[in-house]
Amino acid sequence: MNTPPSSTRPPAAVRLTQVSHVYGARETAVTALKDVTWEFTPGTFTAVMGPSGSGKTTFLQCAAGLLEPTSGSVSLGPHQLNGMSEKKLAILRRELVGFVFQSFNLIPALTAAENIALPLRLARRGVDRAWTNELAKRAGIADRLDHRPHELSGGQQQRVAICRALITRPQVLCADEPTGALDKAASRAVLSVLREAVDDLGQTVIMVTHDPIAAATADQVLFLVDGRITDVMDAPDPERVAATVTRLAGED
Ligand SMILES: Nc1ncnc2c1ncn2[C@@H]1O[C@H](COP(=O)(O)OP(=O)(O)OP(=O)(O)O)[C@@H](O)[C@H]1O
Repeated sequence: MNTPPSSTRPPAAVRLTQVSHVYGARETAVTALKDVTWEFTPGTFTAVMGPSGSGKTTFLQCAAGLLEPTSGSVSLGPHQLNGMSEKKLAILRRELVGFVFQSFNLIPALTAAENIALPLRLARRGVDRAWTNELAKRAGIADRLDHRPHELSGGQQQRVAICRALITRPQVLCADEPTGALDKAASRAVLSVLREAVDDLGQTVIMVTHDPIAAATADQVLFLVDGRITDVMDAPDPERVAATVTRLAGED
């Protein structure tokens, strides 16, 4: 198959070009990302792995427009983020990016349905009950919509958080260790919701994880070491991922 010229190809869901990020200055400066270039194809699931401190969260936050790189550029779909005002960036993020964190970050006083609808309310958009129900059904929490977070298991709370992240139909869903606080069975359920978001809804997912089994749910795994992408694995399986993690930890 011929690759169409770049001008006619659909834009990447997210593109990072020669992105570097330095925290602090002078003697306390830490270079967390070093000249990273990567393109996330729409409708794909990418896992990001690497030793502790290798820059995974920094990479994810730059890709999500949460953190402005020290140098290089980031675009979300056709939107170039460099030089954008904080106000415009906040609106763009709200519309184009969904977030899921290790700690579920649900509002305790709101029901699951109200938590899921929150991004629409914040954007002053109407609550889309049909889409809420559809997402909840897919996530296996349709019968929990009237429950508050403390009445739900950790895995159910994370699935509510994923529905909340998807409610605005974002360009990209960024997940930072979404299964980090969950046991095996709950992790599996959360990962299958993310997988189906890609396969059935065409969602683009970027997920930071330490877990080779979680990473193997993705289409592709990026390995970061010391702020650089050193390895890329397509069609990952847990054994190969674990072997690469072990090798990179030895080299680090
Ligand atoms: N706000 C900050 N200020 C200063 N240094 C930071 C800050 N955030 C991260 N760093 C440093 O940047 C480097 C990359 O951090 P980052 O959190 O991106 O790594 P990570 O691979 O996600 O780590 P982990 O797996 O431990 O969560 C580390 O050396 C870290 O100490």
